[in-house]
Amino acid sequence: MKVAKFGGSSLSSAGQIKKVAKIIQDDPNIRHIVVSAPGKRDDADTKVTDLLIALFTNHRTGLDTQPAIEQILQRYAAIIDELGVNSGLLEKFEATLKDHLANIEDPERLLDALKSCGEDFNAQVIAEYFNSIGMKSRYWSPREVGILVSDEPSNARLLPESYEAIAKLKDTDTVNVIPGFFGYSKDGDIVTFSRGGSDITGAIIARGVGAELYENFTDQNYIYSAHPGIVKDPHPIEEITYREMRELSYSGFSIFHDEALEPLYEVKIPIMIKNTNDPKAGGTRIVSERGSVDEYPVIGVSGDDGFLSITIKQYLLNREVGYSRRFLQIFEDFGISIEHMPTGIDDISVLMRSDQFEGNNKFEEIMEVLETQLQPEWLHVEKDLAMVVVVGEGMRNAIGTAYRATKAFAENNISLQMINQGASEISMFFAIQAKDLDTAIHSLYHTYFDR
Ligand SMILES: Nc1ncnc2c1ncn2[C@@H]1O[C@H](COP(=O)(O)OP(=O)(O)O)[C@@H](O)[C@H]1O
Ligand SMILES: N[C@@H](CC(=O)OP(=O)(O)O)C(=O)O
Repeated sequence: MKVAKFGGSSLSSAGQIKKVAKIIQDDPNIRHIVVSAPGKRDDADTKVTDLLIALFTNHRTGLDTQPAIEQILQRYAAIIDELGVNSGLLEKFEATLKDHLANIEDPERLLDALKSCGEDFNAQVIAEYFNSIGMKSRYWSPREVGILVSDEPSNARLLPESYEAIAKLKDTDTVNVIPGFFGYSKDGDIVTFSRGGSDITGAIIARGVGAELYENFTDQNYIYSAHPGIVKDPHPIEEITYREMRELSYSGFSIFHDEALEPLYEVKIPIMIKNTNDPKAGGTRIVSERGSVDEYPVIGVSGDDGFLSITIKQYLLNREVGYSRRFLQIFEDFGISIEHMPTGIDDISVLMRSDQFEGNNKFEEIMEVLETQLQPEWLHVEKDLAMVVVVGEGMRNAIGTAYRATKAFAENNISLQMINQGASEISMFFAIQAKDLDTAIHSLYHTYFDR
């Protein structure tokens, strides 16, 4: 038995939903499907999740919310109309949006409740359509399924007791349609995962029902060794390990959410990435061990911008017991999470995502506390950084991987701010200036994949 997740690109219109129905009709092993909100129909289009966020913003800033509500309802009206399903759903959807706007006062809770509507409405439409074409189907709200999550708005984590509740889906004879992206807190509030989080719901359902395979349908035939929007015709990956995928999806391979690996790697449920528009083509399998390590010691190169680094220098820092701990404690106190921490004998740098400082004064406050509490000899900030990562299980045994990367950077005049190799030796990170990101990915890709 399989669980399949269909992303926003697979469900952006009635035509796409018909393709999804065909995939399920052709494969009776798919018993449970997790769906996203309608995504972009073309490059100029807007995802329904973004329309819902715009509705929230209009509401918060006191603007008229009616145009945004209508825009959202029109997306569903077009789908409902073409699929020929019960148009009474639209009135229900309008009432739900208005009810949230009128009754939820806490802004973070309101934002999550509105965002959840994108997948929740789509799941209801899809289940109704499946029934209308004779495919016995049922919509399940995450509340009925028992998806309990931590109370962290826009960043929920699953509470493990949910798995026991989810197992009840196994006893059904319907194709179960479950909206992705959100669950309920113990207090009964809607809480969403981070963006792209329907992949996480799919993984949770796959584990809860003990699926033999989690199929993740998107708009690409494969996961490629570099982002296809940056490198032309990149190498298609047939097999990649959970660990490799986690490193790459965390650092720019947005095709699969990095947190969606966690529910599956422990129980070794494999993941298959497939294309809704060409379901018989290719596919990338995410597994615990891969066979192609000798042929491809490096499996992918990726990168992401939006980082900054803070470095302190203190002569004889290595002799000052507790200095590093006090340095890190300051970031913890401000709720800032740190991604990398390269150290020298007399200096420590920390790299973090800059978006954590948006809309607050934390950066200035941290700098002040660092100066007053630690009194370093030197305190230095680098902004507009990007992190590039080279990933592969075979790097552990391959000689010269770092040399090849630094040579590629030197040949392309890219200045390196930092190098960090994790203890697992399956990834190597490089901090560079954000303006050099695409050139860096190109040059690394060609270094490792041109044959
Ligand atoms: N290494 C990669 N291989 C394939 N696609 C990638 C990769 N990195 C990023 N992507 C992007 O991920 C997109 C699919 O993810 P997403 O838009 O979230 O799909 P969905 O709507 O199915 O959830 C692709 O269209 C592609 O632009
Ligand atoms: N709709 C949500 C969740 C999601 O997973 O969407 P998609 O499958 O289109 O990446 C978002 O846009 O973040």
